[in-house]
Amino acid sequence: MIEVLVSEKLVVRVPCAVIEHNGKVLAGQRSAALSFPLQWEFPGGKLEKGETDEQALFREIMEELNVAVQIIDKLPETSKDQGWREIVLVPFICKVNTTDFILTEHEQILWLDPEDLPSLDWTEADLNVIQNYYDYLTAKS
Ligand SMILES: Nc1nc2c([nH]c(=O)n2[C@H]2C[C@H](O)[C@@H](COP(=O)(O)OP(=O)(O)OP(=O)(O)O)O2)c(=O)[nH]1
Repeated sequence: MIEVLVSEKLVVRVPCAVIEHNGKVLAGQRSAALSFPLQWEFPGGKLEKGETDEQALFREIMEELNVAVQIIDKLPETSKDQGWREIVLVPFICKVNTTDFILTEHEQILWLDPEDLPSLDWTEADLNVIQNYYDYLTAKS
């Protein structure tokens, strides 16, 4: 019998927004009804067919928060192997013109000082995003 290794994995690209406003950063709590229930994330979502990262980000934030984001910068992509699939988070530093959000998916949002981000229960993939955000802030200062 010859053993054959078949390697196939779904790669899911997820643009997300690190939204800064007045020195604070926005964290969103995932709905109890979704995967990673009640964990914290940066708003965003999976790329749809034919979209660029930026188009998907804009669409997702409009759907989830009902605001238009403006991209300021990009953080390194971060992958998380979930066994049957790999999540690739594509984080963008963003700003918004208004904070009058209409939440359509999140349980709640919080504005945090950057140093307080680790106090929340983030999805595992986001821990690298937060570290990369700190590196970004350090490089900027
Ligand atoms: N938007 C966003 N998604 C994240 C983050 N961290 C993280 O693991 N994810 C995961 C959760 C989801 O599995 C996927 C984003 O897909 P989605 O926002 O369309 O959510 P979903 O619950 O419908 O996705 P799924 O897990 O059911 O496939 O990426 C993050 O910071 N922001």
